[in-house]
Amino acid sequence: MSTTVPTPAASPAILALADGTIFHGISIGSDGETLGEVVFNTSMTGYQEILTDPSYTKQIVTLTYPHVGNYGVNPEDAESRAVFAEGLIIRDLPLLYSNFRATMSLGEYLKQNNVVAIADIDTRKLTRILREKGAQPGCIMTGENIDEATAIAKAKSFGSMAGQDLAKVVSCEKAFEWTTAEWQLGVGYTVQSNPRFHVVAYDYGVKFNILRMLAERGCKLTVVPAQTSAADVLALNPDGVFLSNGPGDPEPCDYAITAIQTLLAKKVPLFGICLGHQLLGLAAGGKTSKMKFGHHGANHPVQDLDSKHVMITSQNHGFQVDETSLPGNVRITHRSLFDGTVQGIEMTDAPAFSFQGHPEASPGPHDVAYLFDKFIAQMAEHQA
Ligand SMILES: NC(=O)CC[C@H](N)C(=O)O
Repeated sequence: MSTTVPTPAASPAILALADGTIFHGISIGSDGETLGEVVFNTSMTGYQEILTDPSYTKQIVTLTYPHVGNYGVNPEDAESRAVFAEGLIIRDLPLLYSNFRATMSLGEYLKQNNVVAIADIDTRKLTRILREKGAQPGCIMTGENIDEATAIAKAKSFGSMAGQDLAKVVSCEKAFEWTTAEWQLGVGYTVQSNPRFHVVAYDYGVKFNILRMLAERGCKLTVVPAQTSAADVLALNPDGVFLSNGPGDPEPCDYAITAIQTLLAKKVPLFGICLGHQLLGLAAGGKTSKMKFGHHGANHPVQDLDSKHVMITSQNHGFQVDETSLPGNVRITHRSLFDGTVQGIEMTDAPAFSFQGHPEASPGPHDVAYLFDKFIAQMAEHQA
């Protein structure tokens, strides 16, 4: 399908950073203003998965790839129930979109989901500022009410992501079952009807593709709210527990850290991704810290320190597990080849491991999918 997108007269928009920088562009989403920490993502595709990744709560994303929207959006590629990114900043929104799965343009999707977004700005300059000074708060303002001084003042008022417990804010309200497996060309999403394992997945802001990849590998999932106690999880008699990705700072999530400590002591097989990885590190007695501008993209090289394989990975994090803080029963299994930071850990005295990047991709390469198989193997061993 190829569709010409109607082009109403572009309304002006600005992006103001807390350091006082102003960018002038056009509004491509809904009218109004938005506020958040501005981060850059280097993925060349996957804007819909990025917008719907709950880990972007309170963050405005700028994509370094210049043409965004070429293949439109579709109802199948959402990674959660809603758009969570606080705003979108791009160089160029194409006039046409073309893809056999597309049902609407990116611009229409942004408007439908009340996302304030700006295009026609120099995203390369913006990214250089974020690289040099670090991720910083920004404010997008559109339409009649644009006022540069107010936008800068609002950006400055945002504060920091450090100290913000957002996992419990975005988590589901009630537990639910999940059986949807992976997508197949010509078929769509498949269903896991013959599960071998029961996994309880903590929803700190989980991306659907994690649940789909676990279902594909023989799991029936019970997704539970972030603040569910370890006792309630154990009462469900799981073969393994999954710790999801999610927004904000891991350190204030004391409810999660306490629950994970109990699950570690009970030797329940545990697998954590991103925020889940950071929470496992904290539960083990380590520390986490905020990075300068984090890792956000689908092209980050990471090494598996056991096999020595180098994988191209999907990433989206602004905090990290501090290597020197880790106690002796935590082994480092993966490392970023961009900056040497910890990308994976494993407990030596419990069946628990975690990865900082995104083995589920969506968007990005599937080089790290073998970690889902490792979790399955751990649960099979535990069952035996
Ligand atoms: N994708 C995630 O789970 C991100 C984890 C955490 N919010 C961070 O920014 O580091």
